[in-house]
Amino acid sequence: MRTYSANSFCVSRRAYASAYAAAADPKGHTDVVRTAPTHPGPRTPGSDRSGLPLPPGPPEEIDMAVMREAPLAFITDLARTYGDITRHRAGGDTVYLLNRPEYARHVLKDNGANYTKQDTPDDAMLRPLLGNGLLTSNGADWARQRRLTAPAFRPSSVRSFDGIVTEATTALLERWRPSVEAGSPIAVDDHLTALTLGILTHAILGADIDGIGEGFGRAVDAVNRCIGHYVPDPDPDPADTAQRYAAFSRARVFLNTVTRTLIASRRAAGCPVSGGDAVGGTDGGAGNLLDTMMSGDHLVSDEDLRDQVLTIVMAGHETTAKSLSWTLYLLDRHPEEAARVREEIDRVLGGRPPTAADLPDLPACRRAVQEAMRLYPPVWLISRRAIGPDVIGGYRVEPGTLVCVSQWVLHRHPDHWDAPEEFRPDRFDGASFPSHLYLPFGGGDRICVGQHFALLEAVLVLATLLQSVRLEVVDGLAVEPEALVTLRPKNGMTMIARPR
Ligand code: HEM
Repeated sequence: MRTYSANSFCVSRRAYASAYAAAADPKGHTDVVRTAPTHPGPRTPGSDRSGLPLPPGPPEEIDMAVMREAPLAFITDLARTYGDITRHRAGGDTVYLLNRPEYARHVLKDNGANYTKQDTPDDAMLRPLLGNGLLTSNGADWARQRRLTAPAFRPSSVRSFDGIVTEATTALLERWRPSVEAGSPIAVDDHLTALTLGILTHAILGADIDGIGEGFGRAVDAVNRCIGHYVPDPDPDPADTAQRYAAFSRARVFLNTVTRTLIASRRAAGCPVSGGDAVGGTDGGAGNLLDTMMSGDHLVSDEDLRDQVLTIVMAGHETTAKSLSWTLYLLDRHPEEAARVREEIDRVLGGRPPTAADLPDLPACRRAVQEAMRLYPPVWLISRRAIGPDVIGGYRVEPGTLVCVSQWVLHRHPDHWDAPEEFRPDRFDGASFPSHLYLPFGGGDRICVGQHFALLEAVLVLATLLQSVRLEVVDGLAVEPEALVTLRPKNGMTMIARPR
């Protein structure tokens, strides 16, 4: 099996043009952003009859293997060299990278109808595992699923998760106790991934998966190791590829089984199976999400439910765990910010567990998480395919073009941020940013449905942990980001937890 890069940037394997030709605007055009090119560069050969140029970019086909070695450096260099809209060829695809907030907004929001997730590399990567859930579906199918799920993720709904979050974090601290006493290292990144997985499944499904949480975490890891690994052609190490794929296949079976079991247990617990009032008939509480989906008229098959549940679980736990790992890392590297966070936690909570009601009083915690997601966005790249022709920044976009927006690039763009490489949580102190500049949760209609859940969870976990321990990165650990499905610490995040 050929595996693909875990992001939308690098590859495509489908012939898309004919598939989209039918969907293109019959008038042959769509809404456009009619602005002058900001970085026109030399006119690219290939300007068409309309006279509009193609964006600048490297003329040669990009070697996928080389790009995969350092994707973050590659996209950063592209932006630096060619400007705010760039074009290159890779893996048989034409790829645009948009590095201005207005362009991101155009594709994700204003002209979002002209851009689809279908046939993006993310689609090819995620669909075999997640089927046709909220993350992977498109058009009317997506809109129906979004209507169904959104109420359970409103800010007012997710507040009820607070007890689950703090109890699970307190239990984790308890498990850490021997390591804390011995001063021995803890694989914090792995533990946080298991923690957020347990919290999410418990909150969404009302199921306690403590017994299988570890296996679930390992399965997710196996999935990431396979789909996050680019295999050049010819494959230099077929045995390694075969092993990754076998692990992926086993993981997929495991994840499917667990998800089906959880659904079956909800059915057995008396959840209605059809005919209910899908959304309005519940109190909108997030704990009722699976019940809500199971009681709808339109999403009753086990396959549909499996897709949705697995989508939410997969989309929601690793991302949140990475945001926490990076926050803890940055706080360790910035003792003065860590001291502010600790002072706030002690003052506001006085030793008791935090609740959702405390969140407005924990701004330093929240800003630390927000700034960590700026510097290390767990989702570092978003991609779409152009359905019909378009114009962005004065440049022509042809149907089928793979259009990418990278949070990594936008969040560190020197034109838009003071000292972009520095950790300064105070940036989020009441400041407002240009629309679609700060995109940890994406933008437009397809903005992360779980964003309120994620922020609530991240702040409550952070406050609960730092109330009890100080976390220090072990000496000598090379901390560097690795851009796979999520932006993860390449060598893990091994830390020593010191008692406070
Ligand atoms: C820090 C944590 C999180 C980050 C950084 C994050 C980031 C994102 C981003 C960038 C997107 C948009 C992708 C695109 O436009 O292609 C997205 C979509 C999504 N996220 Fe999250 N997410 C997080 C947590 C969660 C949680 C906790 C859940 C569920 C409980 C969740 C569920 C989803 C789903 C279902 C979608 C697809 C939404 C749609 O297409 O309508 N995410 N997320």
